[in-house]
Amino acid sequence: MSVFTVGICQMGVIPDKLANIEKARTMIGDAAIKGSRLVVLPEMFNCPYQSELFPDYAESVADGPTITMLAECAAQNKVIVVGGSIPEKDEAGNVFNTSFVFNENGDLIGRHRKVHLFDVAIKGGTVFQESKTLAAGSSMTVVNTSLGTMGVAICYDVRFPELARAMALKGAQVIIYPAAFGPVTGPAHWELLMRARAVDNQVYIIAAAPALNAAAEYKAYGHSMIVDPWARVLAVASEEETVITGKVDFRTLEKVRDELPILKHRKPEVYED
Ligand SMILES: O=C(O)CCC(=O)C(=O)O
Repeated sequence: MSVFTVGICQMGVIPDKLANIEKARTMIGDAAIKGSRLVVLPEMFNCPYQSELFPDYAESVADGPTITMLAECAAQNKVIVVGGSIPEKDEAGNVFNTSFVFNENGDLIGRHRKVHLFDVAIKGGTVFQESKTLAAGSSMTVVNTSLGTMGVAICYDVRFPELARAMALKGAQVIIYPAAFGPVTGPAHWELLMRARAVDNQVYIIAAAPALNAAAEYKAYGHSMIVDPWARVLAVASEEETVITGKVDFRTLEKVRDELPILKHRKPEVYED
């Protein structure tokens, strides 16, 4: 499909997993009513963004209420759902920051486990250590869907242009980043990074953030954003809870790639060892 609407659910996350699941269900429905064929949720949408909480909120693919809700919503609304991310537990007890992707029939068609864990200590700013409780994923995620080819990566993964480039070279036309930037790096880098990944790779970027919850320990920056392959911001939220939508049009992608053929002009033999 060359033209379709994408919806981002910029939802507020609270310390109540079942309430977060129900909020996501409602907002996916709202996005569908607005005409979205692809609906994206934020990073850790069922759990406050706090390392020590991830294991408690984690669930497994086999019997998770969040995963069940995502599959049901996709099928009921006939939309593709990129389920932001949630803490996912594997059989060995490892917990990952994982995004699950469902097609319009409610079938699981993709899964991305965050590759680059957010372990940073910014003086006077954000200190976070995901690796205290999370294990890292070890593969790239590019999913073929009825709407096109989509790359999925999570938040801090956006800071690694190699990953986005690799997804684009694998055919991604849209790169989806469920994310949760904070009050320090959000204003400094959020828009810059999203537009940079779009212009580097001539893809659509869908960046889905949680709404700001003033009571939360980690203050989300919000500003969910849809960017086109020319790096134009097609839609952007502020900090509040909202559903934003925008149009993905692959004719724009083809035009940009034809007129400015950077992907064809690459010289990998110069950059690779
Ligand atoms: O890269 C950043 O500045 C924010 C990253 C982040 O919050 C995350 O990976 O969850």
